[in-house]
Amino acid sequence: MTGRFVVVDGPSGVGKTTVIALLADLVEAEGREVHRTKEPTHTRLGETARYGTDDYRGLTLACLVTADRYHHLETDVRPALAAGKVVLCDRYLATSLVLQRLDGVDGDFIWALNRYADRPDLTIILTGDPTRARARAAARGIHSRFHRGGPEAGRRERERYDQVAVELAEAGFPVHLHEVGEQKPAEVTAELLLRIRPLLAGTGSGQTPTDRAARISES
Ligand SMILES: Nc1ncnc2c1ncn2[C@@H]1O[C@H](COP(=O)(O)OP(=O)(O)OP(=O)(O)O)[C@@H](O)[C@H]1O
Ligand SMILES: Cc1cn([C@H]2C[C@H](O)[C@@H](COP(=O)(O)O)O2)c(=O)[nH]c1=O
Repeated sequence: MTGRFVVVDGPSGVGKTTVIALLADLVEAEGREVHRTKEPTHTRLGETARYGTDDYRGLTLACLVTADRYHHLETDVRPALAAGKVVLCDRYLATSLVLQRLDGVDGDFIWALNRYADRPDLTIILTGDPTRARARAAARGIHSRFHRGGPEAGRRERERYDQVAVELAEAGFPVHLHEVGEQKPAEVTAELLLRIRPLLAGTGSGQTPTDRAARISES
């Protein structure tokens, strides 16, 4: 059985890491082996990107996070998919399309850099109240220039993710946009499982970049 590549993306503090941990348990309970991972990775290259946003900006940071992405795909994601695992990845291309643009990099360049990056079977974009998300990210600790700024920065970030959901769907990526609202993590996860289940059963298509219709769903 081939693996499935599922990405959870969205603004800082919206709950990506929390939801991935819960989803991993639910997917394993469905009988599939799960591989949890995140970008930037925990390699030297990834940590340079994660903790280096005050030193590296614009084109340089765009190249750093994409180099980390290719290394991640080659050494971690593709082997896990080849072993039949369900890969749950915290942040991926949507983050680049939002944050690198906020950093002044144009979209065409970001797409060109990511030309050889794999298309996930499903990109889930979590959105939620920006004030709450920013407050949670601040409470957990700020390690990136992109986490700074109050509700206004959070609103801009959220708007960009909403736009990127459409952009990815137009590029043929299967995208699911989920508004967290007042939901508890377990409620979010239960709804997301309904979107992932068809992929697990093999009734959803695996990753084939050319044969997918563009689509976006919401809950
Ligand atoms: N739906 C929710 N309701 C209330 N609190 C939540 C919810 N989801 C996550 N949290 C809490 O918010 C904080 C941030 O969550 P989490 O680390 O999962 O966010 P994240 O999107 O992965 O953030 P980042 O991208 O900045 O790493 C955590 O303390 C988590 O317990
Ligand atoms: C994947 C990706 C990441 N970044 C930057 C933005 C932040 O500094 C970190 C992510 O922080 P987290 O809260 O620890 O998840 O990485 C980026 O600029 N572009 C990307 O594509």
